[in-house]
Amino acid sequence: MALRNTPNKAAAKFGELTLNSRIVQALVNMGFEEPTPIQQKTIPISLEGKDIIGQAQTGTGKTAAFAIPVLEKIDSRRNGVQALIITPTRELAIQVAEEISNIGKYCRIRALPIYGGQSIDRQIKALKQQRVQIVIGTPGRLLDHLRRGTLRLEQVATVVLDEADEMLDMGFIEDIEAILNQTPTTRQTFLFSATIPEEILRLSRKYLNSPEFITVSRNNLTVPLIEQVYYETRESTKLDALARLLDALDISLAIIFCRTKRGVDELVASLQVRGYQAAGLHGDLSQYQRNHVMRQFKAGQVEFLVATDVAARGLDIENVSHVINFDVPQDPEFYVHRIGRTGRAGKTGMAISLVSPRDFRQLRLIEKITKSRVKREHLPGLADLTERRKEMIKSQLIRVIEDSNLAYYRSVVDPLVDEYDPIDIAAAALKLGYDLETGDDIEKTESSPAYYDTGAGPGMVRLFMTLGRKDNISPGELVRVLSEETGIPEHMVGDVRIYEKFTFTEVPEEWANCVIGSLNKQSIKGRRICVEPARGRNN
Ligand SMILES: Nc1ncnc2c1ncn2[C@@H]1O[C@H](COP(=O)(O)OP(=O)(O)OP(=O)(O)O)[C@@H](O)[C@H]1O
Ligand SMILES: [Mg+2]
Repeated sequence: MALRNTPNKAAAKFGELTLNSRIVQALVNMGFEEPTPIQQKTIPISLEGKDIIGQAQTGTGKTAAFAIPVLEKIDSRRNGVQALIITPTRELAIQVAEEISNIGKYCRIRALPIYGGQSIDRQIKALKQQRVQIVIGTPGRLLDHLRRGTLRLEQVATVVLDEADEMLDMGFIEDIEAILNQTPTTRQTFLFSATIPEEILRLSRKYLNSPEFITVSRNNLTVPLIEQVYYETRESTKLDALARLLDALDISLAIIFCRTKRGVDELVASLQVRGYQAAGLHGDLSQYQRNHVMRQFKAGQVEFLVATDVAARGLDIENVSHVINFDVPQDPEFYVHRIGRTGRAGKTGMAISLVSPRDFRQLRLIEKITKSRVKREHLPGLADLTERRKEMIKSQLIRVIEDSNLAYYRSVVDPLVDEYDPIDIAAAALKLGYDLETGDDIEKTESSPAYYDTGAGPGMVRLFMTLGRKDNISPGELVRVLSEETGIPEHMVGDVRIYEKFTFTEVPEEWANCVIGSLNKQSIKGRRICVEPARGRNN
């Protein structure tokens, strides 16, 4: 790779690092104006050919810090795998491969992610046919290819362990050693992570050749842009506490972490029943489901990603405004990585932990290790939720006043002004609008669906259905869809009330039995139906 110049002023700082102009151009396209501190510190040293252990806070650009030197070293005219990047999870392998491809857009290189769960035959074909120069993979699948002889590493000049501490932790270390043993000893090796505890640091030196340890944030493991708070709850009321927070906070996208896969499944079901757009991510799902969920979450079609620690490391998803620890993590390092899914690349974010009495010791340990303070907050009460609802209506109103052509509606209210107070007129219009939308009187409606008055009589079972934000299905149509899909006669389906994000109706128990279970897992015309025995105020 030749051509070292700086195409324009914005790129000057990356240009000062004497990079290939094709790489600089790609960085400019990506909106990277100047290197972040970890990039600034590590890139020049890595270009000298040195091994590096790099530690910097979450969301501060470690990927590009290794991707740029990796790309600099690739000879695009030569076939064969020249660089190997190992990541702990499949989602991260895909993401790193994307970032490499973006930065290497003009370099005529081929990067391929290979990970478990995807057809191995397809990967074998791709490795054979596509003269792949950079492989990004998870340990298990990499080993699989090595054993089959479908991946050869003798030409590898650079190896990266992203999330180095995780990769060198007990679960992965044997696999990593087996993979490294098949690479030339002359290789250049990079280890990156936001957390590199002492013992991992000592251990890691075994795999590197006189490495430079470069650290940007040893003392403060968490990013100051992330506000860290906790709420006290009991195990038994955690779910209601969470629902209350989801209603009260201004969330764009949130990742909610649970300790176990089962916990994830249960929480997803409970949230969906309450009308939230939630989906789960954990290791027992098929790769197709995992990819599908990630796509939906990134596109904002799912607001809440409920996940195990499989989503804790490295994932970079725009607009994640909140990270919520539904279960406090066992390990302080995992806390750091989990909350680091928000507050990335200079944006602010909020990290929330739901803490039950038995979690307090763990919380204190987290504060000690991360050297940060997690502030106690009180759960919002009904008054707070009502207040928030008012704020939302106000901002919607302001938008309409500023953006819309109101001539027609003005002509409706104009004649009323002589006789009625304009504030009363406006309030009546609001009441009319909101009652139509929610099918209820807003003043009587509590914000958490968990407390809705179900009205379900004895022997009846409620049926919940979550709705997309812009789903304008009418009650009549909903009954028709339900009846068509489930075989329950239309006249057996009770009244339908449509709320902001969800709707419910009720059906006689004997009919519900034919849908319980099947519908929980199935979507009806793109909508998800959940069935739950009535449990509202009347029961
Ligand atoms: N120089 C830069 N200028 C602007 N944005 C950048 C720059 N470098 C990286 N970014 C962006 O910052 C975000 C975070 O980067 P990245 O995922 O590499 O963080 P990380 O340090 O690896 O975090 P983690 O520890 O969570 O893995 C990404 O969206 C990336 O595109
Ligand atoms: Mg990373």
